[in-house]
Amino acid sequence: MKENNMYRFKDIKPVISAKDLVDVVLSRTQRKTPTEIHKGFKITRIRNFYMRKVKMCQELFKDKLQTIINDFPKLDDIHPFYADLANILYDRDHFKLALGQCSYASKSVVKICHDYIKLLKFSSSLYKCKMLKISALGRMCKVIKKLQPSLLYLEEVRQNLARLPSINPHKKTILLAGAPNVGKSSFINCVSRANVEIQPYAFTTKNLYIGHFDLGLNKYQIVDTPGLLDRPLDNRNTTEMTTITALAHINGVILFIIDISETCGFTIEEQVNLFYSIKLLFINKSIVIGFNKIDKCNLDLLSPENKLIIKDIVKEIKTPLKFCSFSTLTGIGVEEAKAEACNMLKNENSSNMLLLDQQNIINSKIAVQKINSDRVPYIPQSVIEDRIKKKELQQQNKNNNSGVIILSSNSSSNYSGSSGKMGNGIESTETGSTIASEKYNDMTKSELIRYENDDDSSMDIFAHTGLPTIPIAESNLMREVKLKKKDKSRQSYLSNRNDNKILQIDLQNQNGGAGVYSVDIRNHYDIKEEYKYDVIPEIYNGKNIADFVDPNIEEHLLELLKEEEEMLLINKNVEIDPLWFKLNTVLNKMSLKLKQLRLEARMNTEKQPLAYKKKKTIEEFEKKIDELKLNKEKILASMTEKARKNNNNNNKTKEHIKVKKDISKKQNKKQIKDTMYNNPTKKSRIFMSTSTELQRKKAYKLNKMAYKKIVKGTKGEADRTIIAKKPKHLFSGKMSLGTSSRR
Ligand SMILES: Nc1nc2c(ncn2[C@@H]2O[C@H](COP(=O)(O)OP(=O)(O)OP(=O)(O)O)[C@@H](O)[C@H]2O)c(=O)[nH]1
Ligand SMILES: [Mg+2]
Repeated sequence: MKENNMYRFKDIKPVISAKDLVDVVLSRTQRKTPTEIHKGFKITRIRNFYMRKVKMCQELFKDKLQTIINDFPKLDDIHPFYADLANILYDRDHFKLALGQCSYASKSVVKICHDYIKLLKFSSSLYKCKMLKISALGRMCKVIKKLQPSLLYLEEVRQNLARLPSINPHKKTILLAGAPNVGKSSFINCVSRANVEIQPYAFTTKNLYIGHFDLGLNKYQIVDTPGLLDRPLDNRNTTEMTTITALAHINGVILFIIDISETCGFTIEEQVNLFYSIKLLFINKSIVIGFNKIDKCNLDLLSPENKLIIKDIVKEIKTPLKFCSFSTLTGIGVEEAKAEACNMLKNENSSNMLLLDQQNIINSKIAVQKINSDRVPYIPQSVIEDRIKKKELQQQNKNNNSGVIILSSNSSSNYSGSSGKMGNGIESTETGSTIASEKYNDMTKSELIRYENDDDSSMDIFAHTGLPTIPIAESNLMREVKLKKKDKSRQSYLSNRNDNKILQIDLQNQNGGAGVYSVDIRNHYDIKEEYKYDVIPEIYNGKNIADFVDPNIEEHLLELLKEEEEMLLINKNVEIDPLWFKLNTVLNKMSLKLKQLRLEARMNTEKQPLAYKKKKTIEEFEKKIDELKLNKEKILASMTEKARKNNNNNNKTKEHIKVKKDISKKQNKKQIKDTMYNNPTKKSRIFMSTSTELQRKKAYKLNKMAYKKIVKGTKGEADRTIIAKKPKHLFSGKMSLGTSSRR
């Protein structure tokens, strides 16, 4: 049976922690994908190698999460008894959230894989592929690690579900109920092979327990429940709620046990009251009331009050009811009670029970919607009163208008009757329009709204043409038609009005037209006149900004400055450090200069083209001097002086030139081809820092190594390399016998 499969809570696979899940998946991807790759391989091969790894990891994660989601029961699909029980024990929302997070994680893992495979397709080197793979797996693992709390919770739920009794709600069932310590567990132990704990104190049983027995050819199940106290539903604890769910959802006979000896700690009256308080759960169910512990107290020995209370039960309860008495300690009457309960069960049609079950499932699903449909919108009293007032106003206006319309109808009848009286047709249309405009003018604001609503009602005709719902395109069309109608009526009103009413459109035309004039909305605020133009407070971080604004701050500042000046005048002897004044002036100058420079820089945004000096020949130079009629000798003398000065400045370069000459002399035979070696500055530096030829060569080599260009994507220092896998003794070299204790 399909339903039976659903209740195999014991078959749910254990949920491992996030860390274990990551370890399992990563090691499996390592095992299931190839491990050898070299940078010499084709790039497509390298890409496929890493893409396969990412995909494998994603599939494994997805599989693992999917099994978790599939294993756990869906609370909406299982029997309402289990759904409610799960809600009470593990909180329905929490459970759903945890499963939802699992499914979200699996989706995000898929997305990550998708993204990284896209990137891997375009990566250009082994190194890049490798890094992408690492980051993809890392991100997936991070998503899974975030799931840790949900996975822990689900594991707890799984363990709890596995411990639940496998009650078949469709089987013939006897449900034991009653106050704590009355002997429910003793009864189940007597009639079945169940081994439920029995103790002389209340609330020994904290879970549902199930027992099975055969009677005749039929098989029955009997359910032991935790004891109930007579208190409202809201105050009941989880153990009590498990009993309530069992009584509410499992169909069968209810065996309500009453301890007539009252040794359980509850009087007969209290126990009967408890029975009445939960009688709603017994609708459509047969009830057997069993009086236990008759070995301690006989039924005949009960006080008349208690007898009366027991008799009243028959009057109160209208469902099939039977009484029996027994003692689970001595075993007297237990078999009879069992047989009685089974008989009651037999009478009930089993197919009916199944139907009831299905009905239960359907009802539980419909119930949510029922609540929604019955919900009435909350309208405040003041609004209702306002509406009534408006309606009355509308009624009054209607009455007034109806008088006008009657008149107009008369006039139109006159017109139709005798054309000579009314003159031409144009006049008649004018009268009609004026009446219409009057009607429009008389309308108050509320009426205008109604007018618009009337349009709606006219459109409702479309809505009730037999179609239950209007498609979106159709509704849009209707909206357009509605707007056009509104616009037409507005324009006709504006063109035909004769009154002196000043409308917003008039004000707009007077004050600059649309876009310039803005409507005074505040005038229409539904508050007292005095408050309408108040400043609306600006709130920032929960505080009114106005509280922190001082409107007279400038005045206060001026006052402070005045005070300072006065103080200075009074205390003339106050000595101010003269250095302070000096510093102040310098700083001011600096800031001004900086500002000026910045401005200039801003002005010269375009770079000026570089002008190079042209080399002139001596003849040209002399020509120029002649043209300008300058003293030739003087100029030449100054030039020589300048040259001398330049020579003095370039003393250092002279040394360099000397060294260059030396190098060229010594290395005439061996020309170095490298461009870098031909660099004279580097050469000279190396030459000066070294003394021998050997040192020089080494220095050149090191220099070359240091300036070597690094090609991206190739093997670098960061790459892990295992150069040679050799055991330690192979590296150790030869050794004589007995010299080492290593082995
Ligand atoms: N004298 C007498 N004692 C009984 C009888 N049946 C049960 N008891 C005693 O009543 C006590 C409670 O019995 P349980 O079977 O644990 O009662 P319970 O209704 O399961 O109690 P909870 O699980 O706490 O709700 C035990 O000490 C039993 O020995 C009976 O017929 N006669
Ligand atoms: Mg018990």
